[in-house]
Amino acid sequence: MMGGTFDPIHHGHLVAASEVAHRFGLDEVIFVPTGQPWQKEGANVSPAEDRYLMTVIATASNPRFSVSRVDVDRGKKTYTVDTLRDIRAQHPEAELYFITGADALSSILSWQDWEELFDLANFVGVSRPGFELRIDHLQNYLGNYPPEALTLIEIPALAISSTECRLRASENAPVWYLVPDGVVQYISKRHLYGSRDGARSDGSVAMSAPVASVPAPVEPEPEPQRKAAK
Ligand SMILES: Nc1ncnc2c1ncn2[C@@H]1O[C@H](COP(=O)(O)OP(=O)(O)OP(=O)(O)O)[C@@H](O)[C@H]1O
Ligand SMILES: O=C(O)c1ccc[n+]([C@@H]2O[C@H](COP(=O)([O-])O)[C@@H](O)[C@H]2O)c1
Repeated sequence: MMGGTFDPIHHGHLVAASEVAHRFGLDEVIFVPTGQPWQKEGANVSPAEDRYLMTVIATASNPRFSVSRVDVDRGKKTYTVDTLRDIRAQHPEAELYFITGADALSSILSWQDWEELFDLANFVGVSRPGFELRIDHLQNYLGNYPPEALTLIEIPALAISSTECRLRASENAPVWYLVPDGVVQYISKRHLYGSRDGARSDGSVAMSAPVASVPAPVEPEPEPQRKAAK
């Protein structure tokens, strides 16, 4: 499974999930959008339903990808320890892997009840441009676990972040090819991140485009009467 705020989901997330599924021979990757990401409090996170729907849209075409509502529906701060318990209850026979990017992995010691996490799932840390994929901070602790408790892998590097996508949308810069096409259209339709209606994702001009801002034709100044040449 792969947890994230997915505000919005982008191709960096999808490549990470696809690559881990391939390398570990996983049957399914469950994307789990956060309900209330407590470490992003005050960061003006979009409504959980919008993030959930964007995740559904982005993953719909892949038969091995699915989306879980466990964190969205819990209605409390999202702790991965709860996510793992809920997914375990739904899939008692499955061997669970939790996918994290290098940045998320580096802050794992700040997560709620982090000591329990490695009993509930194997963790896969994936490379991410701009972040070091290191586990020095976990090394002592992981000595008690089998090697598969945490694996680090290099994946194709995509320097994309949700923060950058939100910024671009707010400036009406294109997010095409950074996020799946359906997510571009959803952002535009719901006016997420302050994106304007005038610059629609499908390239058409909205009827509500500010027609009044089209400059009125300027009347040409009357030519001054020329004096007849003597
Ligand atoms: N480009 C990427 N490559 C690899 N892993 C990524 C990438 N982007 C995000 N991840 C990982 O995906 C998970 C969910 O990330 P999240 O939804 O917070 O996206 P984000 O791009 O980091 O968002 P933000 O910029 O808002 O912090 C995290 O484990 C994160 O490390
Ligand atoms: O369990 C925690 O306390 C905890 C704290 C911060 C982040 N996480 C999880 O890490 C994943 C990535 O989170 P984020 O905030 O970077 O989108 C997501 O599944 C979060 O629920 C978990």
